[in-house]
Amino acid sequence: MGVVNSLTDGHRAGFACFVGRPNVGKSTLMNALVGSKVAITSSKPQTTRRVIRGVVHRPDAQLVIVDTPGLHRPRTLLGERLDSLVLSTLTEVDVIGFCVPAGDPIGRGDRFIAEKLAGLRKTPVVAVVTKTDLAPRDRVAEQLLEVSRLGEWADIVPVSAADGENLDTLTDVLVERLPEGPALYAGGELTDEPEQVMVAELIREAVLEGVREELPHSIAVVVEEMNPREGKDILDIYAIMYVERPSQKAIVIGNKGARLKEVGTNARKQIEALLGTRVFLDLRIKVAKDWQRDPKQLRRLGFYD
Ligand SMILES: Nc1nc2c(ncn2[C@@H]2O[C@H](COP(=O)(O)OP(=O)(O)OP(=O)(O)O)[C@@H](O)[C@H]2O)c(=O)[nH]1
Repeated sequence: MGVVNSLTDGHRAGFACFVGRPNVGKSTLMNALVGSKVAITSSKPQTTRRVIRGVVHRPDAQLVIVDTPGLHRPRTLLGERLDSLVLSTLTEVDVIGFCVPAGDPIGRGDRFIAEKLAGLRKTPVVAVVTKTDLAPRDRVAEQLLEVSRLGEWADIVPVSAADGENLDTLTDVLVERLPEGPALYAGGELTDEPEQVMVAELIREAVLEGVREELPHSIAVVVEEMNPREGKDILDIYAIMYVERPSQKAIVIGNKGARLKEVGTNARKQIEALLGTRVFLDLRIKVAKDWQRDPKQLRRLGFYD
Protein backbone atom coordinates (compact mmCIF):
# COMPACT_ATOMS: atom_id res chain seq x y z
CA MET A 1 0.00 0.00 0.00
CA GLY A 2 1.47 3.34 -1.07
CA VAL A 3 1.78 6.45 1.09
CA VAL A 4 -0.91 8.29 -0.87
CA ASN A 5 -3.38 5.45 -0.46
CA SER A 6 -2.79 5.15 3.24
CA LEU A 7 -3.79 8.81 3.70
CA THR A 8 -7.36 8.20 2.56
CA ASP A 9 -7.63 4.54 3.42
CA GLY A 10 -10.63 3.94 5.62
CA HIS A 11 -11.32 7.67 5.88
CA ARG A 12 -15.01 8.48 5.72
CA ALA A 13 -16.75 11.72 4.83
CA GLY A 14 -20.36 12.68 4.30
CA PHE A 15 -23.50 14.40 5.46
CA ALA A 16 -25.86 13.91 8.38
CA CYS A 17 -28.90 15.80 9.53
CA PHE A 18 -31.09 15.76 12.59
CA VAL A 19 -34.84 15.83 12.44
CA GLY A 20 -37.47 15.89 15.11
CA ARG A 21 -40.30 18.04 16.26
CA PRO A 22 -39.51 21.55 17.49
CA ASN A 23 -37.58 21.97 20.71
CA VAL A 24 -36.27 18.40 20.99
CA GLY A 25 -32.69 19.69 21.09
CA LYS A 26 -31.46 19.30 17.51
CA SER A 27 -29.53 22.58 17.34
CA THR A 28 -28.01 22.09 20.78
CA LEU A 29 -26.92 18.58 19.83
CA MET A 30 -25.29 19.78 16.63
CA ASN A 31 -23.43 22.48 18.55
CA ALA A 32 -22.25 19.95 21.11
CA LEU A 33 -21.01 17.57 18.40
CA VAL A 34 -19.24 20.31 16.46
CA GLY A 35 -17.96 21.97 19.62
CA SER A 36 -18.67 25.56 18.60
CA LYS A 37 -21.71 27.73 18.46
CA VAL A 38 -22.81 27.66 14.84
CA ALA A 39 -26.55 27.13 15.07
CA ILE A 40 -28.98 29.23 17.02
CA THR A 41 -30.77 27.78 20.03
CA SER A 42 -33.48 29.28 22.12
CA SER A 43 -36.05 27.93 24.54
CA LYS A 44 -38.71 28.98 22.01
CA PRO A 45 -39.65 26.29 19.44
CA GLN A 46 -38.94 26.71 15.71
CA THR A 47 -36.14 29.21 15.88
CA THR A 48 -34.07 27.39 13.27
CA ARG A 49 -35.13 28.56 9.83
CA ARG A 50 -32.10 27.98 7.71
CA VAL A 51 -29.99 25.00 6.84
CA ILE A 52 -26.74 25.50 8.73
CA ARG A 53 -23.84 23.14 8.46
CA GLY A 54 -21.31 22.32 11.10
CA VAL A 55 -18.33 20.05 10.49
CA VAL A 56 -16.96 17.44 12.89
CA HIS A 57 -13.28 16.85 12.08
CA ARG A 58 -11.63 13.61 13.17
CA PRO A 59 -8.46 11.92 11.95
CA ASP A 60 -10.53 9.06 10.52
CA ALA A 61 -13.62 10.93 9.36
CA GLN A 62 -15.34 14.16 8.54
CA LEU A 63 -18.99 14.48 9.41
CA VAL A 64 -20.85 17.44 7.91
CA ILE A 65 -24.00 18.17 9.86
CA VAL A 66 -26.92 19.91 8.23
CA ASP A 67 -29.28 21.47 10.73
CA THR A 68 -32.92 21.38 9.68
CA PRO A 69 -35.87 23.37 10.90
CA GLY A 70 -38.44 21.43 12.92
CA LEU A 71 -40.45 19.17 10.69
CA HIS A 72 -44.02 20.17 11.39
CA ARG A 73 -47.36 20.45 9.68
CA PRO A 74 -47.52 23.61 7.55
CA ARG A 75 -49.68 26.40 8.86
CA THR A 76 -48.36 29.53 7.19
CA LEU A 77 -46.61 29.87 3.86
CA LEU A 78 -43.34 30.03 5.78
CA GLY A 79 -44.24 26.66 7.30
CA GLU A 80 -44.78 25.12 3.87
CA ARG A 81 -41.38 26.28 2.69
CA LEU A 82 -39.78 24.80 5.79
CA ASP A 83 -41.28 21.41 5.10
CA SER A 84 -40.18 21.24 1.47
CA LEU A 85 -36.72 22.37 2.59
CA VAL A 86 -36.59 19.64 5.21
CA LEU A 87 -37.75 16.90 2.86
CA SER A 88 -35.29 17.84 0.14
CA THR A 89 -32.50 17.90 2.72
CA LEU A 90 -33.43 14.43 3.91
CA THR A 91 -32.91 12.83 0.52
CA GLU A 92 -29.47 14.41 0.14
CA VAL A 93 -27.75 13.20 3.30
CA ASP A 94 -25.98 9.92 4.06
CA VAL A 95 -27.54 9.40 7.47
CA ILE A 96 -30.40 10.94 9.45
CA GLY A 97 -30.63 11.34 13.22
CA PHE A 98 -34.24 11.21 14.41
CA CYS A 99 -34.43 13.01 17.76
CA VAL A 100 -36.95 12.24 20.49
CA PRO A 101 -36.48 13.64 24.00
CA ALA A 102 -36.08 11.07 26.79
CA GLY A 103 -38.52 12.68 29.17
CA ASP A 104 -41.52 13.44 26.96
CA PRO A 105 -44.21 10.95 26.04
CA ILE A 106 -44.12 10.05 22.32
CA GLY A 107 -46.77 12.11 20.62
CA ARG A 108 -48.48 12.65 17.28
CA GLY A 109 -45.65 14.93 16.11
CA ASP A 110 -43.06 12.18 16.65
CA ARG A 111 -45.24 9.59 14.88
CA PHE A 112 -45.84 11.97 11.98
CA ILE A 113 -42.10 12.35 11.47
CA ALA A 114 -41.43 8.63 11.95
CA GLU A 115 -43.92 7.94 9.14
CA LYS A 116 -42.21 10.43 6.82
CA LEU A 117 -38.85 8.81 7.57
CA ALA A 118 -40.22 5.34 6.81
CA GLY A 119 -40.89 6.63 3.29
CA LEU A 120 -37.20 7.46 2.71
CA ARG A 121 -36.05 3.90 2.19
CA LYS A 122 -32.55 4.63 0.95
CA THR A 123 -31.23 6.76 3.82
CA PRO A 124 -30.38 5.02 7.12
CA VAL A 125 -31.98 6.59 10.20
CA VAL A 126 -30.39 6.53 13.65
CA ALA A 127 -32.85 7.19 16.46
CA VAL A 128 -31.44 9.62 19.04
CA VAL A 129 -33.03 9.82 22.47
CA THR A 130 -32.06 13.33 23.61
CA LYS A 131 -31.84 15.21 26.93
CA THR A 132 -31.14 12.07 28.99
CA ASP A 133 -29.93 14.32 31.82
CA LEU A 134 -33.53 15.45 32.33
CA ALA A 135 -35.01 11.97 32.84
CA PRO A 136 -34.43 9.21 35.41
CA ARG A 137 -32.52 6.12 34.18
CA ASP A 138 -35.56 3.82 34.04
CA ARG A 139 -37.48 6.41 32.04
CA VAL A 140 -34.61 6.61 29.52
CA ALA A 141 -34.65 2.81 29.19
CA GLU A 142 -38.41 2.82 28.68
CA GLN A 143 -38.10 5.54 26.04
CA LEU A 144 -35.45 3.54 24.15
CA LEU A 145 -37.91 0.65 23.98
CA GLU A 146 -40.79 2.85 22.84
CA VAL A 147 -38.69 4.57 20.20
CA SER A 148 -37.52 1.18 18.89
CA ARG A 149 -41.18 0.33 18.24
CA LEU A 150 -41.72 3.52 16.20
CA GLY A 151 -39.84 2.31 13.12
CA GLU A 152 -36.86 0.56 11.58
CA TRP A 153 -33.76 2.28 12.94
CA ALA A 154 -30.16 1.63 11.98
CA ASP A 155 -29.30 2.17 15.65
CA ILE A 156 -30.64 3.85 18.79
CA VAL A 157 -28.41 6.10 20.92
CA PRO A 158 -29.34 7.92 24.13
CA VAL A 159 -27.48 11.26 24.46
CA SER A 160 -27.29 14.42 26.51
CA ALA A 161 -25.91 17.54 24.88
CA ALA A 162 -25.92 19.15 28.33
CA ASP A 163 -23.57 16.72 30.11
CA GLY A 164 -21.95 15.21 27.02
CA GLU A 165 -23.20 11.66 27.57
CA ASN A 166 -22.64 9.40 24.54
CA LEU A 167 -21.77 12.21 22.14
CA ASP A 168 -18.69 10.28 20.96
CA THR A 169 -20.77 7.13 20.54
CA LEU A 170 -23.29 9.04 18.45
CA THR A 171 -20.54 10.44 16.24
CA ASP A 172 -19.13 6.90 15.82
CA VAL A 173 -22.53 5.52 14.84
CA LEU A 174 -23.14 8.32 12.32
CA VAL A 175 -19.63 8.05 10.87
CA GLU A 176 -20.12 4.29 10.30
CA ARG A 177 -22.87 5.16 7.84
CA LEU A 178 -20.79 7.59 5.76
CA PRO A 179 -19.19 6.58 2.49
CA GLU A 180 -15.42 6.22 2.32
CA GLY A 181 -13.73 9.26 0.87
CA PRO A 182 -11.41 12.20 1.52
CA ALA A 183 -12.39 15.21 3.67
CA LEU A 184 -14.89 17.60 2.08
CA TYR A 185 -13.89 20.74 4.00
CA ALA A 186 -10.54 22.24 4.93
CA GLY A 187 -9.10 21.76 8.43
CA GLY A 188 -10.28 24.60 10.62
CA GLU A 189 -13.52 25.34 8.85
CA LEU A 190 -16.52 24.83 11.09
CA THR A 191 -19.35 26.08 8.96
CA ASP A 192 -19.96 27.20 5.40
CA GLU A 193 -22.91 29.36 6.38
CA PRO A 194 -22.20 32.87 5.10
CA GLU A 195 -21.15 35.12 7.98
CA GLN A 196 -23.90 37.56 7.16
CA VAL A 197 -26.58 34.94 7.73
CA MET A 198 -25.03 33.85 11.02
CA VAL A 199 -24.88 37.46 12.18
CA ALA A 200 -28.57 37.92 11.27
CA GLU A 201 -29.44 34.79 13.25
CA LEU A 202 -27.54 36.03 16.30
CA ILE A 203 -29.46 39.31 16.19
CA ARG A 204 -32.76 37.47 15.87
CA GLU A 205 -31.87 35.30 18.85
CA ALA A 206 -31.08 38.40 20.93
CA VAL A 207 -34.43 39.95 20.00
CA LEU A 208 -36.38 36.80 20.84
CA GLU A 209 -34.69 36.45 24.24
CA GLY A 210 -36.71 39.24 25.78
CA VAL A 211 -40.09 38.96 24.07
CA ARG A 212 -40.69 35.28 23.50
CA GLU A 213 -44.30 35.38 24.70
CA GLU A 214 -45.36 38.45 22.75
CA LEU A 215 -43.88 37.83 19.31
CA PRO A 216 -42.58 34.31 18.89
CA HIS A 217 -42.28 33.98 15.10
CA SER A 218 -42.90 37.47 13.77
CA ILE A 219 -39.32 38.65 13.50
CA ALA A 220 -36.94 38.48 10.56
CA VAL A 221 -33.51 40.08 10.42
CA VAL A 222 -31.57 41.09 7.32
CA VAL A 223 -27.94 42.20 7.43
CA GLU A 224 -27.66 44.84 4.73
CA GLU A 225 -23.96 45.60 4.98
CA MET A 226 -20.85 44.35 6.77
CA ASN A 227 -17.72 46.46 6.20
CA PRO A 228 -14.36 46.67 7.97
CA ARG A 229 -13.89 50.33 9.00
CA GLU A 230 -10.96 51.89 7.21
CA GLY A 231 -7.81 52.13 9.27
CA LYS A 232 -9.56 50.70 12.37
CA ASP A 233 -9.88 47.18 13.76
CA ILE A 234 -13.65 47.37 13.79
CA LEU A 235 -16.45 45.93 11.67
CA ASP A 236 -19.46 48.12 10.82
CA ILE A 237 -22.66 46.13 10.54
CA TYR A 238 -25.96 47.56 9.29
CA ALA A 239 -28.98 45.38 10.00
CA ILE A 240 -32.73 45.72 9.73
CA MET A 241 -35.17 43.87 11.90
CA TYR A 242 -38.64 43.30 10.41
CA VAL A 243 -41.75 42.88 12.50
CA GLU A 244 -45.30 42.35 11.27
CA ARG A 245 -47.22 45.08 13.08
CA PRO A 246 -46.62 48.53 14.59
CA SER A 247 -47.62 47.15 18.02
CA GLN A 248 -44.76 44.65 17.77
CA LYS A 249 -42.37 47.42 16.85
CA ALA A 250 -43.32 49.19 20.07
CA ILE A 251 -42.64 46.05 22.10
CA VAL A 252 -39.19 45.56 20.57
CA ILE A 253 -38.22 49.21 21.00
CA GLY A 254 -39.40 49.29 24.62
CA ASN A 255 -39.75 52.23 26.94
CA LYS A 256 -37.67 55.12 25.50
CA GLY A 257 -35.76 52.63 23.35
CA ALA A 258 -34.39 50.74 26.35
CA ARG A 259 -35.17 47.27 25.03
CA LEU A 260 -33.78 47.88 21.57
CA LYS A 261 -30.59 49.20 23.10
CA GLU A 262 -30.21 46.11 25.28
CA VAL A 263 -30.88 43.80 22.32
CA GLY A 264 -28.27 45.69 20.29
CA THR A 265 -25.68 45.33 23.04
CA ASN A 266 -26.35 41.60 23.53
CA ALA A 267 -26.28 40.91 19.80
CA ARG A 268 -23.07 42.89 19.38
CA LYS A 269 -21.32 40.88 22.11
CA GLN A 270 -22.40 37.60 20.47
CA ILE A 271 -21.22 38.76 17.04
CA GLU A 272 -17.89 39.92 18.46
CA ALA A 273 -17.42 36.50 20.08
CA LEU A 274 -18.30 34.75 16.83
CA LEU A 275 -16.13 36.82 14.50
CA GLY A 276 -13.35 37.67 16.94
CA THR A 277 -13.36 41.36 16.12
CA ARG A 278 -14.82 44.57 17.53
CA VAL A 279 -18.19 45.42 16.04
CA PHE A 280 -20.29 48.54 15.56
CA LEU A 281 -23.91 47.47 15.10
CA ASP A 282 -26.48 49.75 13.51
CA LEU A 283 -29.81 48.05 14.16
CA ARG A 284 -33.01 49.48 12.68
CA ILE A 285 -36.55 48.22 12.92
CA LYS A 286 -39.21 48.24 10.21
CA VAL A 287 -42.76 47.01 9.89
CA ALA A 288 -43.32 44.58 7.00
CA LYS A 289 -46.99 43.74 7.26
CA ASP A 290 -47.79 40.00 7.48
CA TRP A 291 -44.41 39.05 6.02
CA GLN A 292 -44.88 35.40 6.90
CA ARG A 293 -47.78 35.08 4.44
CA ASP A 294 -46.47 37.19 1.58
CA PRO A 295 -44.28 35.43 -1.04
CA LYS A 296 -42.69 38.69 -2.18
CA GLN A 297 -41.72 39.71 1.34
CA LEU A 298 -40.39 36.21 2.02
CA ARG A 299 -38.10 36.42 -1.00
CA ARG A 300 -36.90 39.83 0.07
CA LEU A 301 -36.11 38.45 3.52
CA GLY A 302 -34.04 35.64 2.07
CA PHE A 303 -36.47 32.71 2.07
CA TYR A 304 -36.25 31.43 -1.50
CA ASP A 305 -38.42 28.86 -3.26
N1 LIG B 1 -31.14 19.71 29.94
C1 LIG B 1 -30.95 19.67 28.64
N2 LIG B 1 -31.52 20.62 27.85
C2 LIG B 1 -31.31 20.57 26.52
C3 LIG B 1 -30.52 19.54 25.94
N3 LIG B 1 -30.52 19.75 24.59
C4 LIG B 1 -31.27 20.85 24.37
N4 LIG B 1 -31.75 21.35 25.52
C5 LIG B 1 -32.63 22.54 25.67
O1 LIG B 1 -33.84 22.34 24.95
C6 LIG B 1 -34.27 23.55 24.31
C7 LIG B 1 -34.45 23.35 22.82
O2 LIG B 1 -33.21 23.06 22.21
P1 LIG B 1 -32.91 23.37 20.68
O3 LIG B 1 -31.57 22.79 20.40
O4 LIG B 1 -33.16 24.78 20.35
O5 LIG B 1 -34.04 22.48 19.99
P2 LIG B 1 -34.35 22.26 18.42
O6 LIG B 1 -34.85 20.88 18.30
O7 LIG B 1 -33.18 22.64 17.60
O8 LIG B 1 -35.53 23.26 18.20
P3 LIG B 1 -36.10 23.92 16.81
O9 LIG B 1 -35.04 24.84 16.31
O10 LIG B 1 -37.31 24.63 17.30
O11 LIG B 1 -36.42 22.80 15.87
C8 LIG B 1 -33.23 24.61 24.66
O12 LIG B 1 -33.70 25.35 25.76
C9 LIG B 1 -32.00 23.77 25.04
O13 LIG B 1 -31.17 24.44 25.96
C10 LIG B 1 -29.93 18.54 26.80
O14 LIG B 1 -29.22 17.60 26.41
N5 LIG B 1 -30.19 18.67 28.13
